[in-house]
Amino acid sequence: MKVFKALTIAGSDSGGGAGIQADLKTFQELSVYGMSAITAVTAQNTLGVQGVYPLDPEAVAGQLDAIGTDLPPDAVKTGMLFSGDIIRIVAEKVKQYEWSNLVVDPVMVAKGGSPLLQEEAVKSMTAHLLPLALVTTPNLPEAEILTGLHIQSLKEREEAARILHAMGSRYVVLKGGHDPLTENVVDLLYDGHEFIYLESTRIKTRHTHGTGCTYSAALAAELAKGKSVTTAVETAKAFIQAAIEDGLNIGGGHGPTNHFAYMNRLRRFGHDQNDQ
Ligand SMILES: Nc1ncnc2c1ncn2[C@@H]1O[C@H](COP(=O)(O)OP(=O)(O)O)[C@@H](O)[C@H]1O
Ligand SMILES: Cc1ncc(COP(=O)(O)OP(=O)(O)O)c(N)n1
Repeated sequence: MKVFKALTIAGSDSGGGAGIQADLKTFQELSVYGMSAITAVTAQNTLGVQGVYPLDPEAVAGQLDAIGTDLPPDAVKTGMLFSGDIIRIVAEKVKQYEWSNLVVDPVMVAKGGSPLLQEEAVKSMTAHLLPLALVTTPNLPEAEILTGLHIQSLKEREEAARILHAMGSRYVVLKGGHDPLTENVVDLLYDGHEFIYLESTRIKTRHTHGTGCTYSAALAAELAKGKSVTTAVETAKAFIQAAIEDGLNIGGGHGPTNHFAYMNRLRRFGHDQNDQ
């Protein structure tokens, strides 16, 4: 049996809802062997981020070499990268090891407002990493910063997706979770030719910690299994929808999404089918 492997290059969330921890849980749920290269350690829980401790770029390079020389991943995703120096090292290693199934989640700010990327690193992201991406998955505020557009209408979302595609990402998923005005959540997938809208019911909950990380990890896991980008995006959307619907009311603040939910439902559905 082939073992599909995915690598996350991201920050650690001590609370377990976002970052490396969310990614590895998602990989595991989707039957993909998970590997990690940690860029920064955060002291974080459902109430917010209490501390950020970046790693030396050399430590990131060392982890990527350890993986690149022995455990070639079938897909790679990036999350919190923190600095321009780390971004440049990651881009260098992605090229050196020819990792082509790259999902770039351009993480910038945690939901509570804590910065997870230095302001001056945005330029490195567009110059060095986006051109290597198979898919990039910005939320609306991230897309505004990357493109310089003020995004309100669907037309402006399409324009932002066009710009991000022109920056080098072969596919763009513009996530719509941050649009408070729409009743449904609308994500936009662009492949350079057509726009595909993925719409789902907006779940009214405050337990959404780690939605973006979980979504991009599910996407990377499906790509690792050889799925097309469109199919992987559809599965990632179903995965995050279930994870938010069954969000975990733990801690005193924004609880994490439920990484068990999607597979639990599939297992339950399979079980019911067999019983009939
Ligand atoms: N309240 C919600 N109900 C349903 N889906 C949501 C909700 N919030 C976010 N999502 C979905 O979760 C994913 C992450 O979205 P978003 O919140 O925009 O990104 P991020 O977590 O990076 O800020 C997207 O697929 C989005 O559609
Ligand atoms: C270590 C770490 N990485 C990324 C994030 C941001 O994750 P996201 O999925 O966007 O979730 P929220 O911050 O919106 O809860 C993070 N918080 N920590």
